[in-house]
Amino acid sequence: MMMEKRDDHLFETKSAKGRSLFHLYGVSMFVSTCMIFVYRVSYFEERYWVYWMGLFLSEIWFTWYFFLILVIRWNPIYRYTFKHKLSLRYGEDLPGIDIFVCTADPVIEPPIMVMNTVLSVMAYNYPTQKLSVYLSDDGGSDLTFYAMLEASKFAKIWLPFCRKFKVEPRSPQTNFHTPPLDHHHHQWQSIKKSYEEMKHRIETATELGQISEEIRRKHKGFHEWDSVSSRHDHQTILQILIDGKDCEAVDIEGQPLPTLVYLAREKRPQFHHNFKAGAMNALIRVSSRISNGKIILNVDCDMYSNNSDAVRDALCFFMDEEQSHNVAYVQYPQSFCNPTKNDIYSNNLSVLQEVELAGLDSNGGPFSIGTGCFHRRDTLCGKKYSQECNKPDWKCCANDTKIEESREVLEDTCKILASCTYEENTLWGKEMGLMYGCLVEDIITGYRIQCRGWRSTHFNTERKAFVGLAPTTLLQSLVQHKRWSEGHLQIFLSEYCPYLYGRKKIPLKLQLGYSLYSFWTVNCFATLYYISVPSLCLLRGIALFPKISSIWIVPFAYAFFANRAYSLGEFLWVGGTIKGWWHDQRMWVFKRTTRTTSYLFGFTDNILRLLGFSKSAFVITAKVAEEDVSQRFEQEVMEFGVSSPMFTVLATLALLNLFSFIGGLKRVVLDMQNEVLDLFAAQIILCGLVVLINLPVYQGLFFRKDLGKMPSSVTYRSIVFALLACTIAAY
Ligand SMILES: O=c1ccn([C@@H]2O[C@H](COP(=O)(O)OP(=O)(O)O[C@H]3O[C@H](CO)[C@@H](O)[C@H](O)[C@H]3O)[C@@H](O)[C@H]2O)c(=O)[nH]1
Ligand SMILES: [Mn+2]
Repeated sequence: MMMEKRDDHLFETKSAKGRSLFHLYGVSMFVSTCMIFVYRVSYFEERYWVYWMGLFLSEIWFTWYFFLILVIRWNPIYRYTFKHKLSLRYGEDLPGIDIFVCTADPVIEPPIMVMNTVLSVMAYNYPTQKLSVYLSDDGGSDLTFYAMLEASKFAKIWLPFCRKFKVEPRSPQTNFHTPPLDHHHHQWQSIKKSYEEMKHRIETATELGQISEEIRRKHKGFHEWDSVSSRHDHQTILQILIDGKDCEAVDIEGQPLPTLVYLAREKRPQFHHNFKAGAMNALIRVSSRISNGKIILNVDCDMYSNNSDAVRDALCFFMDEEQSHNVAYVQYPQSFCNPTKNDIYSNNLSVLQEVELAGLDSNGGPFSIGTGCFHRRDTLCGKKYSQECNKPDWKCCANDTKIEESREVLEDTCKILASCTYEENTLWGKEMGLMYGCLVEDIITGYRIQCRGWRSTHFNTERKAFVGLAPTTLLQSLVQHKRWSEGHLQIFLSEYCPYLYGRKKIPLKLQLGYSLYSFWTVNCFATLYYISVPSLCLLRGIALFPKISSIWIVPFAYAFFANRAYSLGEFLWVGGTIKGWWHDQRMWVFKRTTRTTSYLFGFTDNILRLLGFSKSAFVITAKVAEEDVSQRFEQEVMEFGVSSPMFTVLATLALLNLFSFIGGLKRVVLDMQNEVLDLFAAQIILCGLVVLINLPVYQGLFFRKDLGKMPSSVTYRSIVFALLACTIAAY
């Protein structure tokens, strides 16, 4: 009986293997850190108590942080779906899916890219009458609208082609990159040709920056732009480009097309638009009127669907009779197609996504990280979990509202839902939809859903479900990370702090998991201390670590090297390279040390924000780069180029360590009794490693001639700062 039941499931869960080895490693790390504490207390150097206390506090901090890392990794789980059973059981009786694609700027998010994303999700292997795709354009651009119009036409040949030959991936641009298998070569050629022509039309318009009269005449929708004064000040623009209920909306084979809607919500200077969260909430309301799909999928405009079965896979988690009752959202990892082999800016985040999210899954459910997340509509709108009403009627038709309105009337009624004033005095942004006021709107929204009693699921497939673009310069990478870590800190400092608000609502393990990311920021102080003070003390001749001949060096060495070895192993396990790991270590240092600059500003920012004086801003990540910039990116040459306080900090620290390292070596050479080496070996090694990891910074400062080198203003400033610090330290 039991066996039979299990056979029925639409998905299964497996624990990761080899956990006992990991647990052993965890315990051994704890033993060694305890010994470090014993050493710090019993050999406390009173003369230099300031330096010692600092190090001691940093070490305590690292241990706490390591504990959180252990909690997250204790028992990762992995999910497997049986989607053939889904088809067997439900046939075509599947819920409606509303797919939300967000874009915000036609310049940094080119319309052609947005169009590819939209086409890739329109082409899901799913009953087309039950698919609706909504594009939210915060850029309010007729260029993007034009691209959607073209997409609605191209879909008529693209969808049948995908269906017939089961092509993957279904983003035309990527698909046409690789030559096809023989059997559909001819058709491929002809479709590719029409794609290229369309691409040319869109790109010409984009370059011109405006839509020609000839095109404008083709669709009434362009008239909406007659009254648009700027992207920050316009009425709601809403056009149903394909109405799935219209029986004339069919592809060249006569099959129905998915609904396609273009929306630019109303923007007025006096109303705050709440960035992506605001866009998503407008979409939730508009879509509820048009298609009202029970499942909502969000994708960023740069994340095309790479696996046409992703919807069916996700449904396995929502539609299992026994295990699905409390699943609110299913999160796929975000994969990226542009990082180079050794991922110089460590953008892949594979460890975070494949190890940590899987670990969080067993602790109560992974975060919602925005793009690639399938939500149950009602949980996204604030529904609480309860035992009784936990079995939704999935079989019920998708468009159960069945509004018999003409397209025009429907468009007009929906416009009100996307107006600036609609949300006034409502719970939108507070209890309903995505939450406002947080830089990581997706994380806090998912967290609030979990606090209402729901859980979530992490799911990863061999063939990546979503593939997007990662930042291509150092500064962008750092700025993106800044947004994320500030967002996480914001949650921690807000009334929703996981330790307080989350108590009794989510498991302790999950509270700790959330806090790990909030502490990214606090980490920067300990890291900064650890990579600057021991080096300066080396210059001055103050030993802060045990002698290399002493037994006490063992726990230090073990804690450091075992930890790094583990991180290397994990990195390789998720498919990274050794060089990639080295780059990851560098970015780890860079992210943490540059955080301090933003914290000199950012911390005050956060305080001001808490007091209500300033609003946080969402800095959109660029998706296109200049020719020479992308060339250097391909060659894995680090990009500095612009003058930023972040770079000044990086360069100052790099130089400071270089000077200290040289100073330390000088000491060793001048010393006849070999005592210095014994005393300072640990500090010299630490300092040497920092120098090693900073090699690209020295190159950028002194040896490069290209435009991506460190600007001279940064060079001068950092030399002055580093010399100043070293002089103070030495005398
Ligand atoms: O006012 C805005 C700003 C942004 N976006 C869209 O939000 C998405 C994410 O923006 P991006 O600049 O690409 O940020 P990333 O750091 O790459 O995004 C990650 O981090 C965000 C939270 O910080 C999440 O919302 C995303 O899903 C997640 O992929 C893009 O599609 C934008 O078009 C809007 O719709 N309106
Ligand atoms: Mn992005």
